[in-house]
Amino acid sequence: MSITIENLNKQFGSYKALDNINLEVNSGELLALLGPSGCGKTSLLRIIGGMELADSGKLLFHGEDVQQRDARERNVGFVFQHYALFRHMTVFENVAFGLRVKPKKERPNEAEIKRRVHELLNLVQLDFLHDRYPAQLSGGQRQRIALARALAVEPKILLLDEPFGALDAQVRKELRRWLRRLHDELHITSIFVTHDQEEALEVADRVVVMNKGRIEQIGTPDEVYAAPATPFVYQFIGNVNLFHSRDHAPWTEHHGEEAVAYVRPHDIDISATPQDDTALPVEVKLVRAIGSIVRVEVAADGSSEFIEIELSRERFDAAPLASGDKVFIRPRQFRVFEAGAQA
Ligand SMILES: Nc1ncnc2c1ncn2[C@@H]1O[C@H](COP(=O)(O)OP(=O)(O)OP(=O)(O)O)[C@@H](O)[C@H]1O
Repeated sequence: MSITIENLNKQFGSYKALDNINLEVNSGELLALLGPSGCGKTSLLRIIGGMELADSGKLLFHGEDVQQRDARERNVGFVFQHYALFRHMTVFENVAFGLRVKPKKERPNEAEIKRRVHELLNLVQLDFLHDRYPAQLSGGQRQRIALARALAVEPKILLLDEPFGALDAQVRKELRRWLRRLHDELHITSIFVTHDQEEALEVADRVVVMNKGRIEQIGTPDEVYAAPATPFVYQFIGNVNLFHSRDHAPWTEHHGEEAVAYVRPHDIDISATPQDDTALPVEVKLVRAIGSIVRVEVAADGSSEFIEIELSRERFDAAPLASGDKVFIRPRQFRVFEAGAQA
C-alpha cells in the first residue's frame, strides 16, 4: 500500500507543527522519519494513522483519499514507545485481542484465532512465552509482542513511534536488526519514527530528515549521510567541521564573506608538509584511539576552535602523531553553503 502526502499542514495554536509536507511512501518500503524532538514526526504519524486531522493538504492510501476515514477503517497497525500491552491479559490474549474485537462476520473462529496467534508469536520468535503476563517479560520482549499484536489484524500499513526508545542500547541494537529482517519477510509499508540517526540509517530503506515542521531531505541512508542537502542535515547526521570564510579557510574562496565549508572528520587529510597551497597549518591538540579509528583534534594558529579528524588505525600507524605536532590539513571532500543557509 503506497502513501501520498501533498501540501500537508498542521498548526497547534500559533505553532506550525507541519509546514507544507510532501512525501511519497512506496508500497512495501520501510521509511524512517528522523529529526530532533518537536520537529513534527509524531504529528505526521498520527495524521497518517487517523488519530489527528491535518488542517489542509492531501493524504492518499494507494491513490485513495482517506482523510474522512477514521483510524479503524484505515487498516493501520501501531506500535508505540511505551508498550501498550494489556497487563491483565496473557501474551496470547494480547495478540488475539484485535481478532476478538472484530465485527462478528469478520471474526475468525476460535481454532483460526489460535492458529493465527501462534503463527505470529513464532514470527516474533516468542511463542514459548504465550502464557506469560506482560509484567513477566523484558522490555524488548514486550515490544516484540506489541508488534505481533499490531500485525494480528493484517494491517496494510505499520506505524512505529520510537518503538525501541525506552530500551537500553544493546537491546535496541538487536531489535533494530530483528525489525529489519522481519520487514524483509513481510514487506508491509512501514513508517518508523526516531530521533536516533544511527537507528534510522541502519533500519530504513529511505530516511526523511525533518526539522521545525519541514522536510529537509528525503533519501537513502547513504544519500543523506554522504550528500546532505542542507547544513541542518550535515549537522544532524554524523559529525561535521565548519570552516568559516571570515577565518580565511581557503576552501570557501569565491564564496561570500559569510560562506561556510562543511567537512566530515574522515574527509580530512593530514600531512607533515603542505599538500598544496590550500593546506591549512595546524597544531595537534589531542590524539585518541577509539577501536579501529583514531580521533585527532587540531587547531589553527591563534584559533581556539578544535577541528576533528578521524583516521583509520592503519593510516595513523603509518604516520603517527602526537600532541604538539605542527602539521597541515586539507579536506578531500567538502561542501560550501552560502550565508543564510546555516541551520
Ligand atoms: N496536541 C497538541 N497540542 C499542542 N501542541 C502540540 C500538540 N501535539 C504536538 N504539539 C506540538 O507540535 C510540535 C511537534 O510535535 P511532535 O510530537 O509531532 O514532534 P516530534 O518530532 O514527534 O517530537 P518528539 O520526538 O519529542 O516526540 C511540538 O512543538 C509539540 O509541542
